[in-house]
Amino acid sequence: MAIAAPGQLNITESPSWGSRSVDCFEKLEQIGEGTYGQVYMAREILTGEIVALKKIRMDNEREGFPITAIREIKILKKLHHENVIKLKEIVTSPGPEKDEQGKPDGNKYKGGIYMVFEYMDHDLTGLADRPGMRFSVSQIKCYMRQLLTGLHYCHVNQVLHRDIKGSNLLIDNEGNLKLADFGLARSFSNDHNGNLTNRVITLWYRPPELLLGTTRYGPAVDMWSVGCIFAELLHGKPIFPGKDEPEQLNKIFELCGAPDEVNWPGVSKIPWYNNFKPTRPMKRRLREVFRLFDRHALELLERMLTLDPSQRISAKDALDAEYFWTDPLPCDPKSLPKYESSHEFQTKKKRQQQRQHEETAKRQKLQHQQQHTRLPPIQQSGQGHAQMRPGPNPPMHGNPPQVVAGPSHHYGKPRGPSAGPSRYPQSGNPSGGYNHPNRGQGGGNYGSGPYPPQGRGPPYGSSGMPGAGPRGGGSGYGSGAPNYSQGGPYGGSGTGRGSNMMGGNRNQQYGWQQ
Ligand SMILES: Nc1ncnc2c1ncn2[C@@H]1O[C@H](COP(=O)(O)OP(=O)(O)OP(=O)(O)O)[C@@H](O)[C@H]1O
Repeated sequence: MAIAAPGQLNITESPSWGSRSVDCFEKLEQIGEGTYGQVYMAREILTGEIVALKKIRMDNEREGFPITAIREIKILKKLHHENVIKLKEIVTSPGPEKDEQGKPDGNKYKGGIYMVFEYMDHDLTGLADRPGMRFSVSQIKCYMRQLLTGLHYCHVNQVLHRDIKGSNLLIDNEGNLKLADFGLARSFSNDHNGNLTNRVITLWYRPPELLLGTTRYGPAVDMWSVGCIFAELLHGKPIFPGKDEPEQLNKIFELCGAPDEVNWPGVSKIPWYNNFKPTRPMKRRLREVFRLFDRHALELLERMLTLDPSQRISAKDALDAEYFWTDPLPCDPKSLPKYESSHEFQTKKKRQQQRQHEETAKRQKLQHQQQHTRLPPIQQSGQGHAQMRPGPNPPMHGNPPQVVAGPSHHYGKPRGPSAGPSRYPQSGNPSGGYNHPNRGQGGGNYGSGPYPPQGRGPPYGSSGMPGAGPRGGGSGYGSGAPNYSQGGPYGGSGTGRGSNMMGGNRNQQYGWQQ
């Protein structure tokens, strides 16, 4: 890869990969903080085009350019589809890097490498987390169909994504959904799918075969994650929020039943099956728990959340499911409302700021009360007042405690605890039910189980939580009405099976050839 020399912007050059400097772009704001680097919204100086710059994190890389970035670049260079994020070019920063305060950062002598992507206004997690956000049925169908179309394209091109989750599904204000973050993706071959790592896919979206230790797997792993996303869209919150791998498996078994040789031939040969097979009978309860879902949605979900990967529905067959061909039909993406930009990073940051403001306000109120109760009667003459002043935040009698305003952001309404329950409830107690070496020792310490020490940071961190942040575990099926309303603002568009708003019949809809 050619690296731009110091001072060489190559601003007018038609971008050959890696030849241009990052200085061709003006960074506008940070929109993502991934395990492998920061993501910025930026403007190309020459054209004014808005893009996303993903900085490849090099600071922890003793062994040169990170393998995840190499994979992502290699795979994205060969994938071209309207439901897969477009990697436009690679740019470099040749000179010393500065951090946001203008100080040189620790990585300054290595130079920075950035991937330039088309910009997307939202990720699905950020969008779903907007206060008061509720997706209509035809909106869910529209997103699901795009997700499956993009994934079908990847699978036909022998690419497994291996990290399908809401924050990796990007959505623009035209209603287009694109698969992003191919850092864990890899090519597979239909005849040889052995010896892949089972330590992929963010825990809540990880299928049972990987949790049980298989190293021979294929596209069905992505389809499990799609099932989890689908149920989450309908239900309004994650359905398997496990806090570690054993709890994750247990949550899956509680809803989908325990695997055995009848429902999953060959399961007893999977490496860790004996360590995790349930000690009590566990029936499949999916239909009962989600009985309020529409019949076709439930049928499709059943086939996505099938324990045996060889019986799990493929992306292609899912696109043919009745669900997408019955009223209300998937809406035209362009008919969807436009929302202000919402990325998971920003919504999390905003919640954090809100919490900090509330704590500051509480502290100030407390301080104010203490000062009031300590005031000697003489204070009323003014003398006491002077004693109260030395601090930087004099109490404001008669006014509510001052809450420091946060940095500017896109959102109108602040969201705090009062704005309704979080989609991610606080951690509950893991319930048992599986046969684990540490079972009964208390404290949920599964460290000596078959899982090797975690090595790759947050998605696989010992917390087991997808991404950083305050997401807790705890199950919650059936609590509250499912986020599923028939009709809705975009639901009345049906023209009947066979000719939906996206145009074409069942076999014409994918827009690309194998
Ligand atoms: N092209 C884009 N347009 C807009 N936002 C983007 C784009 N690419 C990434 N983002 C934002 O940045 C976040 C992190 O990006 P990405 O998942 O590619 O990084 P990562 O380092 O691999 O993260 P993770 O640790 O979550 O896997 C996304 O969730 C999304 O909100």
